[in-house]
Amino acid sequence: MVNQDILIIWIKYQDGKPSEYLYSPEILQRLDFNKSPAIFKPKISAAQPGEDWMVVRPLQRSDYDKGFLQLLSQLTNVGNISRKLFDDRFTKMKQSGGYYVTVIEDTRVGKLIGAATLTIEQKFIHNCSLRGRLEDVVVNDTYRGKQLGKLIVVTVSLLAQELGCYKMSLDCKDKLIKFYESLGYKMEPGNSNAMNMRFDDPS
Ligand SMILES: CC(=O)SCCNC(=O)CCNC(=O)[C@H](O)C(C)(C)COP(=O)(O)OP(=O)(O)OC[C@H]1O[C@@H](n2cnc3c(N)ncnc32)[C@H](O)[C@@H]1OP(=O)(O)O
Repeated sequence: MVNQDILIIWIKYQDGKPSEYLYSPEILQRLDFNKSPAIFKPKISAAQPGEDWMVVRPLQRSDYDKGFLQLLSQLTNVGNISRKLFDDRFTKMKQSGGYYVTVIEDTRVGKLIGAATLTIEQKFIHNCSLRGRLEDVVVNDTYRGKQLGKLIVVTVSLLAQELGCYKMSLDCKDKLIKFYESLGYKMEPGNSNAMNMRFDDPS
């Protein structure tokens, strides 16, 4: 049995129980980080994140107990989400397909330390193409500055390519433009405006 097979068995059966993933983890093992313009020093990838206590994987239903929502609260307001609400949303995302919430876990402490989401939009244009969107990127503040932001963004960007998207888009604050440019995203002349219409809180 080769190392990659052992890793796949480990991520399927952590703690002796089969774990439920939002999407199949195998696809992350075959992403080719040489396709990304991002520079990693030292070299790391989703399959080999550089530390034996770190794993890059799809979100699991059990991540409610691994600080997923607390991690997201370092990005924006999350609200008070019960286990039932989390479970229902996980089920709906899984059923509808197109949601690739991807996380980094510190397995020493059983906590999530990074996350990013790829959502895939089905189009009629461009011969019924697929378009990816990068959403909800966050790294736990005590782990920042160690390439994990780059690692999680490059992972979901390569995932979009692997799944056949013709492009991947994101919205970000001005101060993060350089960060995303270093990972291959471009401000396109005449086509880089983000506009929003805000509605009253529906709840
Ligand atoms: C599409 C979206 O979701 S946009 C929302 C992005 N998320 C947030 O703003 C949440 C709060 N911020 C974070 O979680 C983190 O700061 C992240 C995800 C932006 C970056 O995570 P990190 O693990 O610190 O990034 P990483 O160590 O890979 O840094 C990569 C490079 O970007 C630069 N960088 C990282 N964060 C920032 C920042 N806030 N402003 C400017 N540059 C930054 C680093 O200096 C580094 O540069 P280098 O490669 O030249 O050394």
